[in-house]
Amino acid sequence: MQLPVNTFKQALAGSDTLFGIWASLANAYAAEVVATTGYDWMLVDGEHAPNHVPSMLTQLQAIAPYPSQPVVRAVNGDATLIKQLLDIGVQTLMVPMVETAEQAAALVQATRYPPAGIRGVGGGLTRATRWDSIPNYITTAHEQLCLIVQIESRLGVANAAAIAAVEGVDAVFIGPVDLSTSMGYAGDSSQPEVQETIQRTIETVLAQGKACGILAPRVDDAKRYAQWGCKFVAIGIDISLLRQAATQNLALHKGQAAPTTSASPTY
Ligand SMILES: O=C(O)C(=O)C[C@H](O)[C@@H](O)CO
Repeated sequence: MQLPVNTFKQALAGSDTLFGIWASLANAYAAEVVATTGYDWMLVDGEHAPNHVPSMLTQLQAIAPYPSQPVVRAVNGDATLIKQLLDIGVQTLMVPMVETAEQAAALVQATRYPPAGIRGVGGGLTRATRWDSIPNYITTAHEQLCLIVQIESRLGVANAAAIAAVEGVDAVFIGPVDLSTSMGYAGDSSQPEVQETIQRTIETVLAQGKACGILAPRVDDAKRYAQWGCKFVAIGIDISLLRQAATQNLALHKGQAAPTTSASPTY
């Protein structure tokens, strides 16, 4: 068979905003339900959701029949973890907390086979090669890989141009919750200083010819970030949506107003 085409990577070059959803329930059945709803991409979260490599594998398998494209977030940039994630067939990888160009370059290295990088060869053992049924996997795999680095700290913002310029980095994803926390605002990304920083960082990334993404469950935020140039926007989090719907349903049946705290979650 042929190497699967990474349609998320392709779409980053298009003109449409790509709407995504955080898949945080860490469960293949839940991921498949979300995959049927039509989001352009789904973030299988290995950073904050209780996931490990086998659970992320089953979610990739559950999402595979649907057009929604999986983006897998690693807990960190460890090269051995990245090797395992690529071996289970991850083609779009997001790594949190990238703060320097050196870190970004090391991540690129971890995704490339020698001589371009340090990725070890799993060959016929791996889903990535469809158990050795994909010809020339070693020499072509990188063409369908999409590496997204997260910028979500003051230091990362200061180095945004250098990080985005690294060859092999396909896109930058701004983490507004961590960024605002790093700036002293405890998760409140609506603060003017944070907003100004987000806008400047988007412009910096775009100036390097790279795509930019962000998390924005609030409609107004999502629209503004798209206007500022964000190409892929996560507009919901499955856990928050589930909790919100359950809360509203209970309030409806009890004849109470739904609590406003979860009606428009920031994260
Ligand atoms: O900093 C952010 O924003 C993110 O990276 C997203 C969060 O990690 C996500 O878990 C939402 O709570």
